[in-house]
Amino acid sequence: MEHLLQVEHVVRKFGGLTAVNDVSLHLDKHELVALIGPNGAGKTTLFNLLTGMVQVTSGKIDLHVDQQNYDLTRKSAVQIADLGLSRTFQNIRLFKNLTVMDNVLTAMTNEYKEGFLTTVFRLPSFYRTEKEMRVAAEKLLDIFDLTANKQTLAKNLPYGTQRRLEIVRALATEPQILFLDEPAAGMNPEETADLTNLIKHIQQEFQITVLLIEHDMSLVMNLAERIYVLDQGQMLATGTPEEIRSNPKVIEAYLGEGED
Ligand SMILES: Nc1ncnc2c1ncn2[C@@H]1O[C@H](COP(=O)(O)OP(=O)(O)OP(=O)(O)O)[C@@H](O)[C@H]1O
Repeated sequence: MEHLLQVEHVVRKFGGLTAVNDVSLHLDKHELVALIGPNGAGKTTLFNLLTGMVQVTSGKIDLHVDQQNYDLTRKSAVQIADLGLSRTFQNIRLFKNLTVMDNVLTAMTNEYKEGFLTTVFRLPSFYRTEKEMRVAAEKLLDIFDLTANKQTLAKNLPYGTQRRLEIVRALATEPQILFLDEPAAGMNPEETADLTNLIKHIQQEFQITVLLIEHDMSLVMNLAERIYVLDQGQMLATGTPEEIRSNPKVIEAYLGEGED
């Protein structure tokens, strides 16, 4: 079976530094997969490669949808976003002086698209009017418990809430694959637990594929179906949370002694 996303022997060099070194991985439809590794392992660079923000030095990235194959290494970030790959960033990128609602509306497209918002919420198959876009935005804000904040300027939201809004913006593009770069960074344990449930919920409700980078091991172990471990640009291990937890190479390189 062809994978939804297939990454083969990808290399990215920055001058003399090989940030991503011969990395292969795949994502299947509706999977929830984590990418972990120590600081500087190459995780964000890999996300940048997958979303077209950085070009590969060598290797291949293919997307298979609707019996079609798309070579992503030849596509721009905008083309890749149009193919349904959406992401959040380690450093929050919101329109700080726009309201929560306007942040979501600006992420939506009013082009013809039968995405999950239209199917799950039984909305029209494309948004002909701003009113229809607002209805879809309101449903998303409701799921993320942001309804009370919809007229709040993004800059006035608490940090954890800004992170949730970032995910709503990424979802508003109705992606097939959602890349989350450290979604729980800076959150307290309670916010992290809520976020864990939320990510699981949206992945199931919208039937999307999620790849997330995360340092919070409770979130990773509770959420991921499979885990990839990067170390110094190379793929160190891959497996289920149980397999990764007990992998001696991973324990040595990353988890460290004392990790339960
Ligand atoms: N644009 C760039 N130019 C030069 N070096 C870069 C660039 N982007 C990343 N690097 C280097 O590539 C390596 C991998 O960095 P990357 O940010 O991908 O790691 P990471 O696993 O995401 O780390 P962290 O967990 O700290 O975010 C680092 O040594 C980094 O300094």
